[in-house]
Amino acid sequence: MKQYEVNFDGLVGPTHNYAGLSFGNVASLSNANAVSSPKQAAKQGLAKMKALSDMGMQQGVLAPQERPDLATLRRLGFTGSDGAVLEAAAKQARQVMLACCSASSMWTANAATVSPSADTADGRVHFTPANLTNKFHRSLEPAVTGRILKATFDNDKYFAHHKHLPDNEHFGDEGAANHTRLCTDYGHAGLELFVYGRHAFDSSKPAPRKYPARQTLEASQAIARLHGLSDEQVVYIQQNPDVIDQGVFHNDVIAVGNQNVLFYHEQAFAETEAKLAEIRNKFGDHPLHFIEVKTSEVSVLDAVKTYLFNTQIITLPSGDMTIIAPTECQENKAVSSYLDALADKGTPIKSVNYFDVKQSMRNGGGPACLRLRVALTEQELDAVNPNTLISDAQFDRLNKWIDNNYRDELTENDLRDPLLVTESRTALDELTQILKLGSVYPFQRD
Ligand SMILES: N=C(N)NCCC[C@H](NC(=O)CCC(=O)O)C(=O)O
Repeated sequence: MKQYEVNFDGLVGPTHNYAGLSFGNVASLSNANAVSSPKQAAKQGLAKMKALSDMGMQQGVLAPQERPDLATLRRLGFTGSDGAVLEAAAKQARQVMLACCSASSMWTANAATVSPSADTADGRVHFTPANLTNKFHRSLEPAVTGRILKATFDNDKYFAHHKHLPDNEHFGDEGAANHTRLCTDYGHAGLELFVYGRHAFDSSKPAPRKYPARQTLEASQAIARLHGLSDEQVVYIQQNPDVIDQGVFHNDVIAVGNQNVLFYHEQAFAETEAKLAEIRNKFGDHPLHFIEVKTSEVSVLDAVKTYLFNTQIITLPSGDMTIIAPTECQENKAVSSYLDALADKGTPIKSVNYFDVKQSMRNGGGPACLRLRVALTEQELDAVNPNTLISDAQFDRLNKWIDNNYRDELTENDLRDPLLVTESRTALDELTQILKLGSVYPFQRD
């Protein structure tokens, strides 16, 4: 039977903006209040989806969330018409208002953790939306994310959907950004690596001092239990607290895996040698490639600036692997020299493809942040909502939809404009029809 790893990329929403909301994420803070281009952002993301589909990959799309989040603003005590709520929030509580406007659902690596059917006790694909508790603006995402995932993977026989973990920092969960899976073939049982930043219930253990560790060990363990993973198929690895303090707010900013390749920076993990030995041991007697990048080759600072590790490593239909990298990697001397040499190092990675996703990069989201990986068998792929898969026709529809509905520019002032609310509701309502998702948004259900 055929098996695939399908990338489900987040479509950038019509109110994409830069608000400096993510303490610990250097790009987010340094671009606070820059003018954004929602249209360009959505087109950059869609172009990447189309390019992967043209490479012969199965490619999916996940709908964005509605922002401003008026339901949350009302829950926080702002009343009156939509315009009055936005006006009052902008005047009285600017930071709260900005948090309720974040378009951060575009980074679907943080949408959920996914375990393929080959790994789980009941033989279904398991999904747990991430609670994203560390950042208020992101903690607004999981309920609607859960609905979008259910509408995309809508078949109980093949797909199991869990509720997000309790909304508390003890169970802070950032989804697939802190999870990667090694395997021989996508359809064979794999080894799931959960990378956490701190122990929530044991303060004697190391933790970062400057920036927050968003993912806890206890959250990762809960996900493994929910998904029915056996201990032999799981490795828990602590992220090096020092790199979190240098701006590595998710593990996917410093490491990425695909099939039998783990590509990581020398400083990525705590107890690296012991953990690599555990991986080798649990992976079994199959070829396994650890590609370690030394600090002398690329510094942590350059890795954070260029997102060398927030690249997608994908296996092409030919069986060769290629790296999908942001153009920022090409523009940095150390990183581009490293990538130029990588294809000749005798690993499964044979080429590099660069993509311009600058609108996303300015908020600290690279190519890998923009996608949620879902390994599926052919039968499972047939059970996915077909309208969420990128075909030439669906690409054209989405491209036109962006042209018709997105603004070229957005500033902070625009976010309080009630016209923008009407515009984006019209757009999202149309999108749910294009993707046949049903009523996933609060404004469609109240
Ligand atoms: N590494 C992965 N997988 N995802 C990147 C997420 C970036 C996101 N940025 C933001 O939420 C910034 C929003 C703003 O500042 O406007 C975050 O920090 O959670």
